Order: sequence, then C-alpha cells, then structure tokens
Amino acid sequence: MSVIRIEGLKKSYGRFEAVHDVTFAAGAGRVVGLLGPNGAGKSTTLHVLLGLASADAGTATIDGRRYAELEHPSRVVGAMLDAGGLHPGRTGRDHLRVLAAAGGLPALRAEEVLDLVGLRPAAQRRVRTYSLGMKQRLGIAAALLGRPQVLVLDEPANGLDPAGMRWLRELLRSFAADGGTVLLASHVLAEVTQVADDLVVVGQGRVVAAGTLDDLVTDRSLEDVYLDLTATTEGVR
Ligand SMILES: Nc1ncnc2c1ncn2[C@@H]1O[C@H](COP(=O)(O)OP(=O)(O)OP(=O)(O)O)[C@@H](O)[C@H]1O
Repeated sequence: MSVIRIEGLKKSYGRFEAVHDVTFAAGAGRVVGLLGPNGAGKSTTLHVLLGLASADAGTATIDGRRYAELEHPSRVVGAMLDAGGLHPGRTGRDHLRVLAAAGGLPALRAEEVLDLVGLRPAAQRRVRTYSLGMKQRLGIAAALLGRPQVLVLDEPANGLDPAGMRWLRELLRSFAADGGTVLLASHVLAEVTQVADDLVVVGQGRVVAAGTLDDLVTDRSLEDVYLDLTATTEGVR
C-alpha cells in the first residue's frame, strides 16, 4: 500500500500555476526522489502534503489522511523543508527540546536524535555558529524526533560535505530498510540517484516521468534522460 499519495494536485499562486497536475505515490520501505529543475513545483507539492499550503484541486495524503487530519502529525511524518528558520540564539539542544515539548515527546528524545545525527558535541552551541551542514543535520534531527514512519525532505544534502552526504544516504537507506517511507525533493540528479529506489521527475508543474531508477535508465545516461524530460523548463518561470 502506498503511504504517500498525491493525486491530481493543482496549485496556483495568483494566475501562475506552480503545480499543474501531479500524481504519484510512495510506498513503505522506499526512498522516492522527487526530481526536477528549479521552479518545477517540488516544494509546492511538499508544502501541500504537509498542510502548509492548500491545494486548488486534488489530494495529498499520508496513510490515507490529509496532514490536517493526523492526530499526532510529528509521530507520523517528519519534515525538513528549509534549514533556515532556526532561532539563531538557541542552542541545538534547546531547539530540539522545544520541538519535543511541542510534540508531546520526552526531552530525552532530543538527546537520542542529537546522537543519531552526530551533533552531540555541538549540542550546547548556539545555532548561529553552526555551518550550513550542521543546520541540515539539526533539521534532520528535528524531523526524526517523533519516530515517524515517513520523512519528507526538501534538498536535504544542501551544504553537506562528502562525508555528510554519505552519512545522509546511509541514514535514509536504513530508515527505508526499517519500513519507512522517504520522499526527497531535489534538483540535483546525483543526490537523488545515489539514494532513491523510485524517481518522480517533474517539470513545469507536471510529472514527466515516474518509475524505478532502473525503469528510467535504459542505455542512456540518466542525466541525458533528465535533461530531455525537463528540456522545456527554463529553470525560472
Ligand atoms: N508563495 C508563492 N507565491 C508565488 N509564487 C510562488 C510561491 N511559491 C512558489 N512559487 C512559484 O511556483 C513555482 C514553483 O516553485 P517551487 O518552489 O514549488 O519549485 P521547486 O521545484 O521546489 O524549485 P527549487 O528547486 O528552485 O526549489 C516557482 O516558479 C515559484 O516562483
């Protein structure tokens, strides 16, 4: 059964149609890459899925329910949309404790996720002193707080160094191996292909291809396929 289901999603900002018609699903135990050039509508799709924007048409559900219908959302889905938006004067530990409290989770869980993302040595430092990669790790720690079955991540490898990228890949693979579902949006082909089982390629607010990685790579390089599929998209609309 699919855990995440996006069906006939449409979303406009004024007269501009950011998401024209997006349908795809993500199943348990899968890492699904939502891949597309800048402005393709990836973040908008994730925002609707997470209840941060309303759809004009169509549905976006997790376990058959819209985000707003989830009783304990942080225990169902963990999200990292933007490494910004962190309180600069707060320590990493306090940031996680505040979120844990808001989600009705024990403070001890903050310590566990600090260990999971390797941030414990920096837990007492203020977030303003964190590198971009450390902020990404903190964002992922926050997403993991509620032990969710679903992770939704927007450009999670932004700012990670090669060791950080490998760490993230292994974390996502093990999350999926335990039966979780990961939906990862990115415009960076390599970032997605190194970790995803399935790909959904979007361009100009439409799904232009979807399938397993193997389905989408025939005898041509995936880069050629990706650029062809999204060729009419100029990056900035
Ligand atoms: N709040 C908004 N108001 C107006 N236009 C918006 C808004 N949010 C997004 N858009 C526009 O909708 C289009 C899709 O944006 P979106 O952020 O979903 O793309 P994306 O695929 O995530 O791109 P990127 O890889 O650059 O993050 C873009 O042209 C963007 O300018």
